[in-house]
Amino acid sequence: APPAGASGQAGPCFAVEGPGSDLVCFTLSAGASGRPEPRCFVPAPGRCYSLCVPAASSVPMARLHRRLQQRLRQGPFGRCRVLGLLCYGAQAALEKGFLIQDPQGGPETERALEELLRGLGELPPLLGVYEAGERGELWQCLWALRGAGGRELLRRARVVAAEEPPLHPAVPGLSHAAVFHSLEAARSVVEQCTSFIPEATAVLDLVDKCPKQSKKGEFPVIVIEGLDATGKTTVTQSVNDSLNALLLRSPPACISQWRKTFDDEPTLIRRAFYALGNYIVASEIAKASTESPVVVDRYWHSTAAYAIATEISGKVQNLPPAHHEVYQWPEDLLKPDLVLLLTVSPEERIRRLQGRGLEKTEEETELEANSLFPQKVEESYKRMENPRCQEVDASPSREEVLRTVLYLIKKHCGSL
Ligand SMILES: Nc1ncnc2c1ncn2[C@@H]1O[C@H](COP(=O)(O)OP(=O)(O)OP(=O)(O)O)[C@@H](O)[C@H]1O
Ligand SMILES: Cc1cn([C@H]2C[C@H](O)[C@@H](COP(=O)(O)O)O2)c(=O)[nH]c1=O
Repeated sequence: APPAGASGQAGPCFAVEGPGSDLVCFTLSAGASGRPEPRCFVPAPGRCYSLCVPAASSVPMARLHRRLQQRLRQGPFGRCRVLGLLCYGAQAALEKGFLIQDPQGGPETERALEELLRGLGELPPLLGVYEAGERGELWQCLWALRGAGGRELLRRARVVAAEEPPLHPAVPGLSHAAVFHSLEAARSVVEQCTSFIPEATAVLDLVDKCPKQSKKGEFPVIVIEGLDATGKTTVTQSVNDSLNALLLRSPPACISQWRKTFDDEPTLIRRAFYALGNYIVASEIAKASTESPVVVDRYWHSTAAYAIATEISGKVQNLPPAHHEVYQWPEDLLKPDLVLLLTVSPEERIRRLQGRGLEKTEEETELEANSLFPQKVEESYKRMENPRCQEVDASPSREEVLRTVLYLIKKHCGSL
C-alpha cells in the first residue's frame, strides 16, 4: 500500500471530542514515529471509520455536513458512536466530519457508509477505515470510492497521537462560519439560501428595507442578556413598566415566524439568520429611541455567544482567548448604552427551567443545565467587549433583581 505522502511526512491533523469532553488530537505518520496511539478509538473487535467535508464556511458544504449528520443518527448506524471530527492542517482550510465507532465490527457499517457516501454525488467520496496492525498499532486507510462498487486505496498511514494545538482548531474559522461581523457577511450567506429556503427572500427584503447605518436617538438603550430561564423576560417586562420604555427583542417579531425553519438548517445558515435579525432590531431601536427608553431582550451578544459555544467543542478552556476578534462588536451595528448579563447558579436555573414546566423531563433539564454548553455560552458573554456585559446576580427575588437593574440603568444612563 502507498505510504502517507511521497516524502513520508505526517499528513493532516485531526481533533475529536473524546470521553470526558477532552479533545483528542491525532495525526498520520508514514511509519513508526515513537508516538503513542490516540485514546479515542474502539479496541478490536470494533471498527472505526471517518469521513470529512471540506470548507465548513460554504453553504453547500455546510448542508452536506448536516445531511451526513442526520443520516448517521439513523438506521444501520444506530449501534455506532458518532463523534464530531475536525481535520486541520498548516495550509488546508478546516474540514468537518465524523468519527464513527462501531463497537461490534462486522461488515454492515462499512457497507452502509459506502452506500451513504456514494449516494451523495457532490464530492469525491473518501472513507477513512481504521485497522489494527500486527503489534496492535493503528492504521488509517483512506479509500476513494469508485463506480460499480470499486474503490481505490489512496493512502495507508499510521495513526499517532498529536499535541493539542494552542487554539481549538475551529477558532480560526469562526469569523467566516459562525460569527458574522458585518451585515454584508451575514447577508451573503442568506442570499445563497434563497433557492432552497423560500423564506430567505422575505428576510432579505426586510433587511434591505431597513435604513443602513442606523443611529441611536437621545433615549437610553438597555439590552438584557443571559442564558435561558435566567429571568430576562421577567426583568425586561418590569423594567419596561417602570421606565415607560419600549420593549424589543432579537430576533425581531417580523422574522420570528421563520425562526424554526432557520433553526433546522446548518449552523452557518442559522447564525447568519440571527445576525441579520440584529440589523433589523437596530433599525427598530434607532426609531424607538428617539421617543422613549428602549429595552431589548437579547441582541448581538446572544448571537455571538451561542454561535461560539456551538462551534467550539469540548471544554470552556477551548474557547477563543479573551480579547479575540470574535468577542468584538460589529462596526456597522448600532451599539446599546448598557448591556446587563443576568446570571444564576446552575441549580437555580434548573429550578426555573422546571418551574416553567415546558416539555422537557426533569432528567433532560438537568443534563442540559449542567452540560458544558451553558458554561461556554456564559463565559463567551463575559468575554464580549465594547460594549462589555455588566453582570447582574439574578438569583434574589424578582423585586430585588429589578431594584438592582434599575439602579444600574440610572447609574449608567443618568436621569430617565
Ligand atoms: N428572581 C426570580 N426568582 C424566582 N423565579 C424567577 C425570577 N425571575 C424569573 N423567575 C422565573 O423563572 C422562570 C424563567 O424566567 P424568564 O422566562 O423571565 O426567563 P428568560 O431568561 O426570559 O428565559 P428564556 O430566555 O428561555 O425565554 C419563570 O418561570 C419566571 O417566573
Ligand atoms: C437571539 C438569539 C437566540 N439564540 C438562542 C438562545 C436560546 O437558547 C434560544 C431561545 O431564545 P429566546 O430568548 O427564548 O427567544 O435561541 C441564538 O442562538 N442566537 C440568537 O441570536
